[in-house]
Amino acid sequence: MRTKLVVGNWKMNGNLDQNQALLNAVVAGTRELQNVKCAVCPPYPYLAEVQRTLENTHILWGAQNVSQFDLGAYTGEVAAEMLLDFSCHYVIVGHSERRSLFGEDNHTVAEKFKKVQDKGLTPILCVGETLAQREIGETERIIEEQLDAVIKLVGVDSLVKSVIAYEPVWAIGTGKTATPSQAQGVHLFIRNKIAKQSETTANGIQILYGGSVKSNNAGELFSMPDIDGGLIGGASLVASDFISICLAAQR
Ligand SMILES: O=C(CO)COP(=O)(O)O
Repeated sequence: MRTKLVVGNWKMNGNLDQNQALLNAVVAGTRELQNVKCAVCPPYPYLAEVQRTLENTHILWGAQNVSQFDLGAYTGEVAAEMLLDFSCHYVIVGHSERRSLFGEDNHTVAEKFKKVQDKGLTPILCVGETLAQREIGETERIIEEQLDAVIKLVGVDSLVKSVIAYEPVWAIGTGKTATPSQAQGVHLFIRNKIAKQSETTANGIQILYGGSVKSNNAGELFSMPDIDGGLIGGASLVASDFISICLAAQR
């Protein structure tokens, strides 16, 4: 049985005071959780605060992005090695906002994935199609290309030390959640695709769903056989919502 995982992607939100209140509430509200892992990914400047607050708790943390380069002359970038100083566990790579707004292509995302793994951190690889791509029946092809770029660089067996997040672009921040069966269909496609190369990896890998997950739809999504939890945007900024979503993963 795969453990469920719920990760909050705070995106570019928060400040020291708000973060502290949110983290304290989430720690208290999820204390009784069993067999569910929870994590938060704050913006870089708050990693020290998050580390200080969450060390010695049951909640893990990570970063939202990383450089594809090692330490050096790359103004504005953050290397995977630096994230080790903050005891990060996870690093999100290839979020659709990075792909569409910051020009990250499949190859760059694969390089980032590799850098994260090389430092012993766990990448959360985001994949997903746009509405236009879904409407012309390209969902599987797009996701296959996104996965293949990574598999080509690191090999299929390395995926077992990663998490995949299926985030249909049309569902992110729109309030339009994929139906549980739409999401399940794509999750199964991803798992079957990996299984063709490695059954063990396919059975072990956690595949999260992301895109307008809220407290009122999380339970149904997480009950699908190939949905192993969620990557939560907006609702991860509201303590009571994020706690409810984490609790929904337990059922
Ligand atoms: O992009 C997401 C998480 O990475 C999803 O965001 P929302 O939950 O706000 O739709």
